[in-house]
Amino acid sequence: MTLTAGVVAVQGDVSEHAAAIERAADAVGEDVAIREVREAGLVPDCDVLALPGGESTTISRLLAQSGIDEEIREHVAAGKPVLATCAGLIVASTDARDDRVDTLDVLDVSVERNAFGRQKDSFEASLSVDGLDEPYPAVFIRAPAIDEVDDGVEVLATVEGRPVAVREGPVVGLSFHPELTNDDRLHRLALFDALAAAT
Ligand SMILES: NC(=O)CC[C@H](N)C(=O)O
Repeated sequence: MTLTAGVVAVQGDVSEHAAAIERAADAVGEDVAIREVREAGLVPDCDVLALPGGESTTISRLLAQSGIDEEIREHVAAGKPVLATCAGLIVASTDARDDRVDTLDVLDVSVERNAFGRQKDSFEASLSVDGLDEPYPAVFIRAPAIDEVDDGVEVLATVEGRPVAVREGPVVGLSFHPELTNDDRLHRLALFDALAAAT
């Protein structure tokens, strides 16, 4: 079957996610059609969504204005996967502790924006991630930390004791940027989730 992957493209590092999905699709041998989602009407055709990093205040405003926000909620309610990274994680959460972010409430965590301190605004960590055999090279850029995690949320990885990768049902939230390395294992997992949800 051909999967349709949507990259939410209102703002942020969209082309990097699209390229990572392409690499992951090649690696797992699946046909994947990639759609950049800038307006309402496309999400219902998508089997899997990437919600990229960027600026969470801007992304959330544009999603609300366009009506894409409601479509993402329906996508999750239908059990279809979302890979939400960095600002995407902030937008997906239930509480960003910032009135300027209108959260999607599809991932039951609260987050702290820019949580890892000025001197560490950007850093790379070799991360043990549940579900991956080898450590993952994780790139953090003004990254959020995850503070409170609801019972239904599984913590997949931590830095300094703070969760940086979580899963709740079909939604995976990452504080870091898997699209900025050549390691496409996390995008592959999203495609496997999409295949499982579609069959
Ligand atoms: N690289 C990123 O996506 C950073 C997220 C940004 N600090 C925000 O709060 O929106």
